[in-house]
Amino acid sequence: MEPHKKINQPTIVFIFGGSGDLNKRKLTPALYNLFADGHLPEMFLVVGLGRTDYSDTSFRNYLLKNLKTFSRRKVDAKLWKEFSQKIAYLDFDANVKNDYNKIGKLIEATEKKWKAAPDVLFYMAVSPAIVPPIVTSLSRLNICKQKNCSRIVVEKPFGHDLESARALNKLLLTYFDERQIYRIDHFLGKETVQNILALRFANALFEPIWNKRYIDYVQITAAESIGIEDRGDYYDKAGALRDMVQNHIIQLLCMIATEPPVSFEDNEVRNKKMDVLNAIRKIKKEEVSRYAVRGQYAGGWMKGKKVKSYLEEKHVAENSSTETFAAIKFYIDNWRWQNVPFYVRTGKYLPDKSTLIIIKFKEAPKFSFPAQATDNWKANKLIIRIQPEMDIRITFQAKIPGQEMLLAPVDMIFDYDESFKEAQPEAYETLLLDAMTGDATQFMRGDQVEKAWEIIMPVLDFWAEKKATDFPNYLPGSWGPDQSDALIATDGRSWDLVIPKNNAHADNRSKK
Ligand SMILES: NC(=O)C1=CN([C@@H]2O[C@H](COP(=O)(O)OP(=O)(O)OC[C@H]3O[C@@H](n4cnc5c(N)ncnc54)[C@H](OP(=O)(O)O)[C@@H]3O)[C@@H](O)[C@H]2O)C=CC1
Ligand SMILES: O=C1O[C@H](COP(=O)(O)O)[C@@H](O)[C@H](O)[C@H]1O
Repeated sequence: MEPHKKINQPTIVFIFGGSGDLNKRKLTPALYNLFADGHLPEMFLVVGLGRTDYSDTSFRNYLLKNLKTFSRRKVDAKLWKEFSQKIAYLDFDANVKNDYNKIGKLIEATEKKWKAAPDVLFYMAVSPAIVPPIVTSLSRLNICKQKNCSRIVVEKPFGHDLESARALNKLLLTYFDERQIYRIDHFLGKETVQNILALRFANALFEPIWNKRYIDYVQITAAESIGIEDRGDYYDKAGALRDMVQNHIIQLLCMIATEPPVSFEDNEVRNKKMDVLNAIRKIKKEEVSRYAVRGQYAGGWMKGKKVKSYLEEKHVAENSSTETFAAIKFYIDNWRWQNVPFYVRTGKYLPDKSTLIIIKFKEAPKFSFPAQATDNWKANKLIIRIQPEMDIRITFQAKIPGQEMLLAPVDMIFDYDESFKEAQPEAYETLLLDAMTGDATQFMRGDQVEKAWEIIMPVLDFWAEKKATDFPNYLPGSWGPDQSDALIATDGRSWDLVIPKNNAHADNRSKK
């Protein structure tokens, strides 16, 4: 059967940074799986670009080796042989003007061979610093704004701060129209994230209680059990706030907080998210310590393995003040969310890889049961587990079977694997297909990216000026620095326990 989304138009994808980590781990596996599922057109070419010395053949071999590790489906030799014929490599240095002519020539030759003008997708899988020179030089090829057939995908982080993001937007808009620009945030391609829209807007059940009258708080956790690995060069200039909060976490917050869109037309969805971003309360620089906490990991033990401190990692500056943990309390000043705190946190070397959103409801107005009914009275929670576990659960009180009215918290669970047999595409598959078919709904518009920077700039500025004096301040395998608990404890609350892998209830159940 033909897949629902099938590209028919001949297409060339240029991956700048073809020799890099993102391509080998995410982009090529995504394209291979799209090919295997029949989404790609017969006339399709993917071209990796970089300075590393590869021939087409050695590049294909390098990708195949990695594909075996990173593809969600087992690599099929026959399928790979067919797909690999659609892969090429261009020796390319972004700083060498003549190298851009190779791109023009390749497009011309391919057009001749296919006897059809291809759509062209430029994918910027390179560090933000070399995106501007590439874009400027590409514009000379006369295939950007002048032709509707070209699109550009720009990876995160989009710029380094508000100023550079504005400059990058301005530059991109000089050579491309907004509808040709795809600012990617791979969290928006995750099944569980896209499902938040279905949960909220395909069901009448939740909407009446999805507001300040019934919701006590929202918590978003994006915990990682790995350190920065070999990414010190990038990470030390970024830190957790730029790496995870400015983009992924703020996008998750928008999904939870947005008003219902009238349609799923790209600008309608993005306008609604923009309304949320506009309503996020500005954190003043002098208030940063009340709203934000930073941490950096010390050396120690992680799951029985000795690990280095952040400061001992490769390419990290001496006495670096870069944060590997960040927690922030946001408020959204609108009718729906007035005074409902959104607590968010992210960090490296936390106990588990776990991204989840907890919506805690207010307690029932009156506890009518006898006092001995439970010592574990808990308000309802809606828990959306994004990854690696993928489920949605509602916790509520139930009567323990027996002659007495005794209560215990239980879960009602929707588990993806139990409910659906369909294979789950990786986020990059979904987003690459969207970009190739011209659907920008799950990509960020220029104003959204700038607004997200505006929201975190006071925190970034304050942290840059006021060097951390207590770093390192958390141990690998812990939930970050003590100040993170204090941030939420001042409101009389605590971080909810993350549900362990065996799906058992994280709270202590009490049965009298
Ligand atoms: N890796 C990941 O999982 C993720 C990455 N990203 C983003 O993707 C982007 C790329 O990241 P990643 O792949 O990890 O980075 P890498 O450092 O692994 O790759 C960088 C790439 O840029 C190329 N490059 C660098 N300088 C030049 C130049 N002067 N001319 C031509 N090519 C050049 C390198 O090729 P060569 O050395 O051969 O020239 C290499 O292919 C970043 O913006 C990152 O934030 C986003 C989400 C996840
Ligand atoms: O963008 C990034 O995301 C990853 C986490 O993504 P996930 O899909 O594996 O949860 C993070 O490790 C990385 O530092 C960051 O750049």
